[in-house]
Amino acid sequence: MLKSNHFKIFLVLAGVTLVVLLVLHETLTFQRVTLMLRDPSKKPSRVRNQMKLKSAKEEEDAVGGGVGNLNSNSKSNSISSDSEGNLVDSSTGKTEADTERRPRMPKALIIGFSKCGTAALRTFLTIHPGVVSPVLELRYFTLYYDRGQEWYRNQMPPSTANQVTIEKTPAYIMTNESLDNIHEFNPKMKLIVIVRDPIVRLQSQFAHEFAHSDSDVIPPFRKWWNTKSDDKRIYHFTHYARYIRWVYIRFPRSQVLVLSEDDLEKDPLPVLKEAEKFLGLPAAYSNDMFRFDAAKGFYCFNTRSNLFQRVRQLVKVSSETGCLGQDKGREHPPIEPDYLEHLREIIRPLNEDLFQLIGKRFQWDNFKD
Ligand SMILES: Nc1ncnc2c1ncn2[C@@H]1O[C@H](COP(=O)(O)OS(=O)(=O)O)[C@@H](OP(=O)(O)O)[C@H]1O
Repeated sequence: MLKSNHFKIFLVLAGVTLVVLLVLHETLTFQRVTLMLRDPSKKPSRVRNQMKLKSAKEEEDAVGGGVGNLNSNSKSNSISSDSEGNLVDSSTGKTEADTERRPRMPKALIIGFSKCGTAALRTFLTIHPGVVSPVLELRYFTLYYDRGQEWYRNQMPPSTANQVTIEKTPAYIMTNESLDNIHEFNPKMKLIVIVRDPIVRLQSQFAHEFAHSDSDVIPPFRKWWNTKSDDKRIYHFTHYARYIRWVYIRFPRSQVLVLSEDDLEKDPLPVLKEAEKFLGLPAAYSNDMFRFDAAKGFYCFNTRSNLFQRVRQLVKVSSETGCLGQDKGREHPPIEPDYLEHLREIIRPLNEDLFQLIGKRFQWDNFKD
């Protein structure tokens, strides 16, 4: 009798506890939902991630997105994930990774040569909507390789997967070590090399070295090369083939484009079109992007071109004239005729070596046949 009373009391207590627990659970759930509605940051992570993706997309739409934007009209239910977890818009087939604007590794490098128009080439290339490029020479493969790939990536301007990031550091071509580093980093890297009439390069180098010197301490051009150096230094600046050979040892020729500054200077468009094709970009360069500036003596951006507005922040040019700065296009020193002839004689075979190696000839003013 006593035992059955205890059992009844136990059953009643168990029932009451169950009811209390059920009521508590419902109340807590209701409070959480109310909180969520008031403060989105309290949402469970899955919901929060979807919101983050939405705001990233809104941000991309706001900045114009560039090539490969997710269709802004796409319904949320047309978005699913691919095998790597990237969002895929099934109506366009584009992934979140395609459209996300973030720093990406370069697919192409301008590796040389210094004083051969590398800045003009990089700058003009950047007006293509499919190209982004850091303003600074990063010297990653020569000086900062030990900083690691994440450091390098973080120096790049944001881009979508369809855009090509191009970095230029003219010193890359000058050492075997940096070419090895590039190859280790990406054996498929596209490499652009720009050369120049070698005698004009010597003049440009001279103007560069004395750019900030008082005129009374600047030596005559001929004396400078003869006293400061022997012919070895002249070879260093004029024997392009020696360095390009090192590139060909490591990379297939299809990945290497050799251009001439003299062509770029006379008319940038054909040179840019050649680079555009080499980089696998859709055709976008056109004559109306550039204009010859008589005061500067060089081609500059046409600041009225719509695409110039996009690159204003990505290039070092005057926003009024669209021209490169004063450190580009310096006055060159005169060369005495007999010294010019001496230089021609020692450099001509070096040019032949270059033309044989690359399989094309450039027409240079100092070496007209
Ligand atoms: N459009 C345009 N505007 C200005 N400058 C132009 C242009 N096209 C080619 N160049 C020539 O580029 C030469 C500088 O070459 P780099 O940019 O390779 O020099 S550097 O190595 O980065 O210092 C620079 O050499 P200097 O004339 O000796 O200054 C220019 O002659």
